[in-house]
Amino acid sequence: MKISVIGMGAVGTEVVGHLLASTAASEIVAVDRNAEKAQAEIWDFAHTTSFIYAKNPRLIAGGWPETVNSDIVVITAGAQLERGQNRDSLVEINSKVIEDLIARTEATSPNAIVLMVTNPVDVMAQVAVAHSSFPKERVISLGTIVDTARFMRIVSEHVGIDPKNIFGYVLGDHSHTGFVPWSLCNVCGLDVDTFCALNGVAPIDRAAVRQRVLQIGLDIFAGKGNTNHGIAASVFRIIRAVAGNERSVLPVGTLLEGEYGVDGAVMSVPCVIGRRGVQKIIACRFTEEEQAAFDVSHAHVRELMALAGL
Ligand SMILES: NC(=O)c1ccc[n+]([C@@H]2O[C@H](COP(=O)([O-])OP(=O)(O)OC[C@H]3O[C@@H](n4cnc5c(N)ncnc54)[C@H](O)[C@@H]3O)[C@@H](O)[C@H]2O)c1
Repeated sequence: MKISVIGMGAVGTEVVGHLLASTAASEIVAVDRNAEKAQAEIWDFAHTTSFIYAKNPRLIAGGWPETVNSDIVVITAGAQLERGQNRDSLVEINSKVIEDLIARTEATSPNAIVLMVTNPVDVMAQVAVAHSSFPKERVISLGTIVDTARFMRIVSEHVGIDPKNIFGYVLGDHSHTGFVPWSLCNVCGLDVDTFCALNGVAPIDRAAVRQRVLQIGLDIFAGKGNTNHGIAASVFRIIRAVAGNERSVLPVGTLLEGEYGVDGAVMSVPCVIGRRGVQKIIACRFTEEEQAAFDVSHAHVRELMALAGL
């Protein structure tokens, strides 16, 4: 697979690191408006391939021409937060960046699957769909997948079990309005409260877990000026699902057209991911409380859409 990563900052470089250590990519192209930085990263990565298990992918630092006919284009380019800003404050500046980048992506790799990372990520994915002829199935917002990874980890620490055995999601949008549909979550097949009661584990404080999930990204940012490991692993998870045509269910942002009562907004819901991108949107039944939380998230997405002129 040919995979291009646009933006060789904290997130983009970490994505390339994951790709190198996997068998998914036969060709990796790094693009940044700072061409020297992209070249330096690619040289540096090239010097890992003698020692890690890798398929010896072609490693290229270049411009848009080098990305031609990519199977996957990961967009991480754009303005990053300054301390004290929140993701929403990037909407106007990054909308313009994404309009430009999606036009270039369409011109070079019209058959690609586009993974949108740039924040505010759900609305940026919608900008990409609105300003291109990519079918919505092939523009995937990273959405709440990283929040979900945080959720799985936080619950796993509470119950003392590998996060891969925690089932559940954060849904809605990747912001302070993301929510946990607890009725869909389980540990080893048991709902979380039953698991705790039967296994001598203190009950979970649901509100505190959600708060921690939403806050931890801000705390990471406060500590080091970016967040990159969790999100890059999330990008890699989606690439694996696409490359292997896994049909795995992942919570990612996709343009809803009637699903969940939403028409014309990108929101994160459980999606089947395979070689064609979002191959199906899974229908779930929310409780009344979960539906209300979803509606709050939807209202937030609409506010950002207005700022993006959508
Ligand atoms: N969706 C998520 O969960 C999530 C998580 C972390 C970061 N992000 C977002 O991802 C984006 C990147 O984050 P980062 O920490 O890597 O930022 P960064 O500042 O380290 O890197 C951004 C890179 O993009 C490049 N760039 C900017 N405009 C460009 C353009 N037009 N063409 C090519 N390259 C361009 C810059 O030169 C820089 O190297 C930000 O918008 C950030 O908010 C999203």
